[in-house]
Amino acid sequence: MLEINNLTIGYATAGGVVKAVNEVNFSVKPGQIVGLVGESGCGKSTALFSIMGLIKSPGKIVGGEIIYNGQNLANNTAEQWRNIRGKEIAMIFQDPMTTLNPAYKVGNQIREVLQTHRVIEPKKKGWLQRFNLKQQEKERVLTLMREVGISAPEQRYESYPHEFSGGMQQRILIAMGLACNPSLLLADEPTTALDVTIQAQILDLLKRINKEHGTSMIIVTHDLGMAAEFCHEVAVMYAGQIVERGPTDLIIENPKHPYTQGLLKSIPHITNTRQKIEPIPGTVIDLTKLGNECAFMARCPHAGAACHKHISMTQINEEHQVRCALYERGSEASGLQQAAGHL
Ligand SMILES: Nc1ncnc2c1ncn2[C@@H]1O[C@H](COP(=O)(O)OP(=O)(O)OP(=O)(O)O)[C@@H](O)[C@H]1O
Ligand code: NI
Repeated sequence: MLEINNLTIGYATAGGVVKAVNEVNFSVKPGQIVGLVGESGCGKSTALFSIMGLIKSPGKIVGGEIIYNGQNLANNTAEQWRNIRGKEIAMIFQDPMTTLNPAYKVGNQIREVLQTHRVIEPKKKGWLQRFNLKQQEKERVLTLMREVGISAPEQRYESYPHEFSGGMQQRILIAMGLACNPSLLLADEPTTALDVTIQAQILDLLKRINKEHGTSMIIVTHDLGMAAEFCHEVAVMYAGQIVERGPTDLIIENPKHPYTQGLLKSIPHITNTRQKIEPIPGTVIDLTKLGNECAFMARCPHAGAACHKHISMTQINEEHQVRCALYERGSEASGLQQAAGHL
């Protein structure tokens, strides 16, 4: 349903154009949950926002395609975006309070999404029809509120955002996201601002929506452990590039890229509780200094001569791909691979 081909997004800065997203390829099949995972500044949000047409200046799509149901969204006009955004593709943001308007009742905020996209069409234009329309919309909002687990929705309809807890506010956002029955739901760190038990409840809710409605999802997170539990497929991003992607169980059980291996070692609870937590040394490379070579080199325990050139994606098997010199065939890296032994 969604295919991202060679997508490149640049930000014009004083130091030149920064490629926040650099020749990214991935796809989402109907009903699939895909995770975009990586440390802060890797370009996850930029990649996600482009699928909603929300890249703002100084950012710009400089290459590639976003194919949604056969149509390239990268060339969309503002009007074409308005028809898709919220209706076909919806998004849940990290911090509910930046999305919700504190001055409006939450019921009306959800109803507004229905009105924007005329989900319920008025048949004739009289006061009675308008009254009926309002009633129908309210019914739909109450159904949505029930669906996302808000009890006593008739009363909560009249409440203001600050009267809700963080977890409940996130549920309201999910209800707004679902209002038009989108086929693709995007979520940027949807649980980062919540405490652990609430996090699990929100993820359960999203999982249930995925199962019951077949809604495809892309979830952005820095937490590989969360992605492992939640996503069917994972794409690991580093410095604007996807460095590894594949079905979640393959990525978790047999990670190939030293960066993915590093991320896994920093979350021992999903593999082995007795293992020591080892954070990846160093920080993400300054994107203005990014050259042609492997961006992870400076932090990589296996870095060698073969890493000083452009590295392309290597197919480990049909579903599993990695961008690392250790696995490139026909290069001097095969010696490196032997040296790395255990990989
Ligand atoms: N408005 C901007 N102007 C210039 N550069 C930007 C801007 N927004 C993002 N960038 C650049 O794009 C890079 C990727 O940013 P992005 O927000 O997509 O990363 P992220 O992986 O979502 O990180 P985080 O986990 O912190 O949200 C940043 O490191 C920064 O260099
Ligand atoms: Ni982000």
